[in-house]
Amino acid sequence: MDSERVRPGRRLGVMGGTFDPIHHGHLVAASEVQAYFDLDEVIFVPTGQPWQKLDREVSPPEDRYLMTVIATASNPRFSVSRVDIDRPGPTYTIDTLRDLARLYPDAELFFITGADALAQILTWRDVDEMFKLAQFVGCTRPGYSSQELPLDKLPMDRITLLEVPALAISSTECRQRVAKGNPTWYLVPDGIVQYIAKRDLYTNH
Ligand SMILES: Nc1ncnc2c1ncn2[C@@H]1O[C@H](COP(=O)(O)OP(=O)(O)OP(=O)(O)O)[C@@H](O)[C@H]1O
Ligand SMILES: O=C(O)c1ccc[n+]([C@@H]2O[C@H](COP(=O)([O-])O)[C@@H](O)[C@H]2O)c1
Repeated sequence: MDSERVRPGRRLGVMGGTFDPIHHGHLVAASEVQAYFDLDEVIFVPTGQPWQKLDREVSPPEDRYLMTVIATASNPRFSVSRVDIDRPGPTYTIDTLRDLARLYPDAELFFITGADALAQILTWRDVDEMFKLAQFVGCTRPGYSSQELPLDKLPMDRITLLEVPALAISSTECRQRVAKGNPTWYLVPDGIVQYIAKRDLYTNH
């Protein structure tokens, strides 16, 4: 489970996200990128404090971390890192990549995003340095056209756009469904439905 056991010199995917909750859209995107780039492992990295989501209530990091562990446990090529939740202050991908580059000095890093996140990437901290530390993969996502990407401003030699099976699922919709008493079965893994109920998450959204 612990990504810190991964040997160096490997091709590592990095799937960053708030994962509040993790859903099948995240898992399918990570699995597709793993296969396409023949990655040894995809490390899921739940955010500590997602600074661009401060306008909403975000579940405690430990809940989001545990849900990520539960959802990825059955895939031997998936693991979860605590680097972002253990770092105090707002979460910046530049810090995530620096930490992982320190932990795995010989690894080649592939940071995985959806098309919506990629469209905003120029607002992230230290983007020039970030693109030096990892290649980026922008996965297609229903509702977000790659034509909205600022292609002329992005370093496309460091970015691959990848078409993945279209799953119109968002964490927002999952939270809203729980709040309204609607099911989330099959949008999220079974263990996540159970974790949400056990911890009484999202009932007041
Ligand atoms: N259905 C999906 N298909 C492809 N990529 C996705 C999908 N859902 C999320 N992603 C990507 O996964 C990463 C983490 O997403 P995040 O945890 O913010 O989930 P979200 O569903 O976008 O959450 P929210 O609805 O709360 O904003 C982002 O790069 C996002 O673009
Ligand atoms: O580095 C930044 O400034 C930055 C700004 C917004 C999002 N990110 C990262 O993008 C990933 C997806 O974030 P989110 O908020 O869409 O769940 C996650 O790893 C975040 O840390 C990073």
